[in-house]
Amino acid sequence: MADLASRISKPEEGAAPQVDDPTEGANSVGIVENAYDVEVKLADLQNDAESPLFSVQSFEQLGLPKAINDGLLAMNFKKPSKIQERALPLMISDPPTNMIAQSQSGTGKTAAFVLTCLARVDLAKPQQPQALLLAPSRELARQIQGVVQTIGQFCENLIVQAAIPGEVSRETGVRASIVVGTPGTVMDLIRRRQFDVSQLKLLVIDEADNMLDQQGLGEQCVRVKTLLPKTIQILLFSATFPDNVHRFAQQFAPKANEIKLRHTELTVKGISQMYMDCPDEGKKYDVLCKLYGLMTIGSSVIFVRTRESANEIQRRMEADGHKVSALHGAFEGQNRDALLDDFRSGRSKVLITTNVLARGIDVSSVSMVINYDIPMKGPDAGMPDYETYLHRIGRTGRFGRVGVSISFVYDRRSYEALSDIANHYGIDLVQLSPDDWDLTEKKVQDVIKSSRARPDYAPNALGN
Ligand SMILES: Nc1ncnc2c1ncn2[C@@H]1O[C@H](COP(=O)(O)OP(=O)(O)OP(=O)(O)O)[C@@H](O)[C@H]1O
Repeated sequence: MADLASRISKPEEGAAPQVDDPTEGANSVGIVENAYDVEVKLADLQNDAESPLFSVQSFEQLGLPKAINDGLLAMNFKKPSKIQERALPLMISDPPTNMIAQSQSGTGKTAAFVLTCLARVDLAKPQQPQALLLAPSRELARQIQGVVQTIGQFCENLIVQAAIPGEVSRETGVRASIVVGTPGTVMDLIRRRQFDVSQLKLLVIDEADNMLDQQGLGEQCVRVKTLLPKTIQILLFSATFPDNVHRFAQQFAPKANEIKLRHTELTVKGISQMYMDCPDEGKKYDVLCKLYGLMTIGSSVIFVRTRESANEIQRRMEADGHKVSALHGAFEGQNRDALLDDFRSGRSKVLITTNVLARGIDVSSVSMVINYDIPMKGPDAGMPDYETYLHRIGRTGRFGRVGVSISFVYDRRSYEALSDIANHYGIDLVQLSPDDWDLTEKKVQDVIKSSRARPDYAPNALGN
């Protein structure tokens, strides 16, 4: 059995600075970013050869059309990240070749595939669907749609449409060059002949390991693919590709170029991973409330296992005088959109959610992620869910920022599950104790607060 105690370490001395929000104004579909971030330099990170944000080239050298480069400038993207620099030339070259690409959370995978879509669509046919992007949640599909619209803002005639529940009118159907959707809705639209897929050139699947997992969305994605042109270029992206799904991904996207990472390269070192030893399950709630002050230094996401517990914790915390919101799949679409927009803008700062938001969601102000329940999978939720752990904590520490994750353990089972996860990724977890609150606060604040004042930060290298 892995031993958490043996993996206890001191919090990192000082911590990394936050960067300016590079996506400011990026989300034109009703998404406003929080103004919490403070000014520091991304350049230091992007010049470190060991960082996943490093590149030798500029965007101009990647040979993209001018309108696209203008969009990148408007987003304030100065240099590509490693995944953008490595994957883009392979994806935009002719003849089109499939791609399976892995890169750590928050390292710019979205822009990598969005740029490819923009480079490939023929804007002389703006209403003809040419690129289809699939994502596992409505929130992620909307977010990607926002990124396409922002980077593509100077591409004349570009039309981008979301194929998510409630967004496509029955009368008009899909009329856009780039379509971003969830697999179930996309499948329905194709079946009802509201979505002409005959001229699609590109299929992108984000969070591909989750999307192709045969226990989950895999079947739907496979069915969608059977309806698409046989020559379509397929791009699969994720921060995680467990071996079994990876093998399936290779069948799904034959002869693909591949960019892969080792297990131990997967964690983002800007995220200080901690765990809280709670006395018992009942006390988890009290500990959570005590953390509230730290949660609101920036913004925070609390992950729980079920929708019911998300509702229940929100109810109790509000009754106890804390301002928190909850978002999960039981809510109606527009309500979900409004809740996430409030969180992005900083109108709400603490969001309780389920795995529905574990993947892909990019809110740069998130400085803390709490695993109220350790993510588990398999029959009877008996196995630690390594991938979900990584995606959940990856909601903080975006593109060179720092953040803290705190996982709650309270019994042998949760302790062992977290130990397994720590061993799987070779991570050292910092222990927090509810009995010494001053020390706990100091450990967390050392990361979140000092991070804003250290321009000389050298990034923690990945993959060495
Ligand atoms: N070249 C760049 N320069 C500056 N910022 C960038 C660059 N590329 C991407 N970003 C920003 O980095 C953040 C993270 O990017 P993105 O959401 O694409 O990460 P990701 O790799 O898809 O993460 P995840 O695995 O969590 O989905 C975004 O806010 C994005 O705007």
